[in-house]
Amino acid sequence: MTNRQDGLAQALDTEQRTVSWLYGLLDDARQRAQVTLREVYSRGGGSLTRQARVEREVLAGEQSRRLAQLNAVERGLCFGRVDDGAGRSTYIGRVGLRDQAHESVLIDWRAPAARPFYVATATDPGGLVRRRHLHLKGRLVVGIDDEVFDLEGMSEGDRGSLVGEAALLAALRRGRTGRMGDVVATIQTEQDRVIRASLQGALVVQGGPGTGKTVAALHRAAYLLYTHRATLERRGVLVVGPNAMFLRYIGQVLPALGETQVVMTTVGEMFPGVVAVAADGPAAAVVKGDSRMAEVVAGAVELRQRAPEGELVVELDGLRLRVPHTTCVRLRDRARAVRLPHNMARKLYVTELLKELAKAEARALEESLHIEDLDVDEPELTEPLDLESDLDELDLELASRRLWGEPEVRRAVDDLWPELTPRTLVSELLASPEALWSVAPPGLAWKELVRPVDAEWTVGDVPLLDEAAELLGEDDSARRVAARQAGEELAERELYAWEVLESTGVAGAGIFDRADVLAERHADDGAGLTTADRAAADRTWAYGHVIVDEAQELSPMAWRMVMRRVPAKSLTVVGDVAQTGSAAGAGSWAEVLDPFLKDRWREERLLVNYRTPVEIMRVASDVLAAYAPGQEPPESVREGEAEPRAVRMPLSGLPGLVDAELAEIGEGRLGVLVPDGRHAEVARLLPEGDLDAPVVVLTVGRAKGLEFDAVVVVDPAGILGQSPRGGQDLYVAVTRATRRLTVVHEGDLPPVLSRLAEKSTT
Ligand SMILES: Nc1ncnc2c1ncn2[C@@H]1O[C@H](COP(=O)(O)OP(=O)(O)OP(=O)(O)O)[C@@H](O)[C@H]1O
Repeated sequence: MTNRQDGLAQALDTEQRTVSWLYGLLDDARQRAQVTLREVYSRGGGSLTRQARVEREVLAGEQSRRLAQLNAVERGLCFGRVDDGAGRSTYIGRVGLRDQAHESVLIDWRAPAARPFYVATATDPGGLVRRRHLHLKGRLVVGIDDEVFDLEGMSEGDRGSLVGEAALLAALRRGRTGRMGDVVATIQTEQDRVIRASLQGALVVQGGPGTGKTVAALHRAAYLLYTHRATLERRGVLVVGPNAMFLRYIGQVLPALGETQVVMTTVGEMFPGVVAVAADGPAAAVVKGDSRMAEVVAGAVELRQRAPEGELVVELDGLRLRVPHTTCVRLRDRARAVRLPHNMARKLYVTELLKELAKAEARALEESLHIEDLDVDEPELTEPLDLESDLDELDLELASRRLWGEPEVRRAVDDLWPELTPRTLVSELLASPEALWSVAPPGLAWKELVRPVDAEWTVGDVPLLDEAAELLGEDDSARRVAARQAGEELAERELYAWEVLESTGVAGAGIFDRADVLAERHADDGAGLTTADRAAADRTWAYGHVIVDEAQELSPMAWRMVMRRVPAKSLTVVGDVAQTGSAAGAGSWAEVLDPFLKDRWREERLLVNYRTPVEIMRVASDVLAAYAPGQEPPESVREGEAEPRAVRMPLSGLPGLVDAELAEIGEGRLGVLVPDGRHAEVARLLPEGDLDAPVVVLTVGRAKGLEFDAVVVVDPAGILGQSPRGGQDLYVAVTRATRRLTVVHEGDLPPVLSRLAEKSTT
């Protein structure tokens, strides 16, 4: 055996002993949590006092969370070790563990003590002499790799045990599974800066394709929940992604990090009750996403607060109730002036109008009873009647109530100031050229918006629905009364909760050290519902932090909606303005964020591409230079196994080509990326597949944020021509591959891909 092999064998042996011991501690911790949980649940149910029940719930909640977390960290429990100059070693893992003497023996990757593992560099080692990555298969240590910062600072024995190849490259070389995995073991320094940035304020993470923006943002969510548990458990964290497929692609990262309490959604699902997936054409998308649409929606609401052309006339039981035009206008203006949402202001309007109708009724009655019409001789009946001025407040109220029961009156009121839902308002607005014409500000191409009243909801409609909901409001007076009562109960529960925290000694131990958090969890109405459940169902929920991925795709109107969800403006905005595909998306971050945040946002840039090999990135850079000349492509860390190529052939040849590519990548995944208009045609030629299948056919929009071992881009000219941002779409398409890229074309290859022409096969 050579010295080097000797050193490796010894190092593996040493690390195996440590790792086995750590797994032993993990098993012990699990067992303790299980025993406690069983014990807690076996305590008598109905016979317990209220305090004992709350206490039981506290402990059960703590233990089941702990158990879920301990179960989530089985794979790759410990992945790193750092040695300092004083001979101390610290092990880093997915979770923190203590030994029997309560000494911390495994540091949670999110804890401040783990930071040196991620930030040490050769030029700035921060006191470390070595960083070691451990590769585990199950519970076995199968590999080690070392980065030495100070060879002189290491002992003779340690020097002999230096081993390994770069951990990052090993991680990157693994075949894709169709799902994103976590990267706790190999987070890079520039990503670590993003992950551990302060919770306050808005952070923009700008970076080219494959720079780890998504993965860093998800690790940031886990880090923030660990570091600010009390605030974020209570208010929740929201992740907004571009589409459902993307959410499925990233869906396993946070659970693998032990976090399950994050709400994930798309713009199309942010209005409860609507799931919009359809997209508008580019022209309609631009208009719908324009921030001036806020004025259009506001105008549409005002249009529904009418005064009649002349006087208001309601026929009731043979009487004509007349309210003068000027009175109608005055009532409408007064109701508008209170600046309440439409449906709430309606109450005021209805009250006032009913009083006017009651007076009108008195006048009509008086006219109908006019003495001249009566054939009587009684002198007191010849006195002129003045029913209207005889009405006092009580009479008016009683008369109003009676009139409100009359269908004719209700119809008249509904015509002038109807109760509206966001869906009715928006669908009727978009179906009415007259309404659009009258409320659109000059220069807005409103004609692009016109469509049938029963058209399917598009993603671009959702911010309009949200805007409408803000302006219409719900009549929530009943809910507010209930909330006031609930508030009183909550105060009572908080008192209990404090007593419980004190008596159980849990106070100060983390998540349950806030009586209000605890009390809220045990509110009778929300029992069993987590913050995430409640937040996801509530349009007006204010999140503690919001992460927006592929954020360049959001329109100004979509940003208005997102900003409403996070009043504290604690945001992570992740994206690449060079990849904007939506016609209504962002050209620059300042353009979309300044209106909400002025200059109160900061930007971190990620510059290294961990996905796309150098050879493919050269092709992508040509596309970028042509269509987004101001943008720098990121630098690739990997080399590809094959030169990217172009193949001229009819589409009927695709199945053969796909089979050949699949044979090249073995266990990996292949993505066939097509122009929007050719999806059905290509999908028919190939086996149907979802993310986990070996082959999936996707439009470029759907492939955003995803990656595959091999990518076949079909009809690049079609992709370029499909929208004003077709160039960006092609850039996205060619940067999805981790290993192999083939471009299939029937006609001429677009000049921007001329680099491939030399290798073109016909
Ligand atoms: N530190 C890392 N260690 C291991 N793998 C990494 C690391 N950083 C990124 N990767 C991998 O690189 C790939 C690209 O990452 P990610 O999808 O987060 O990039 P992105 O910047 O969001 O790309 P895009 O803009 O194309 O959506 C993923 O497979 C991710 O797991």
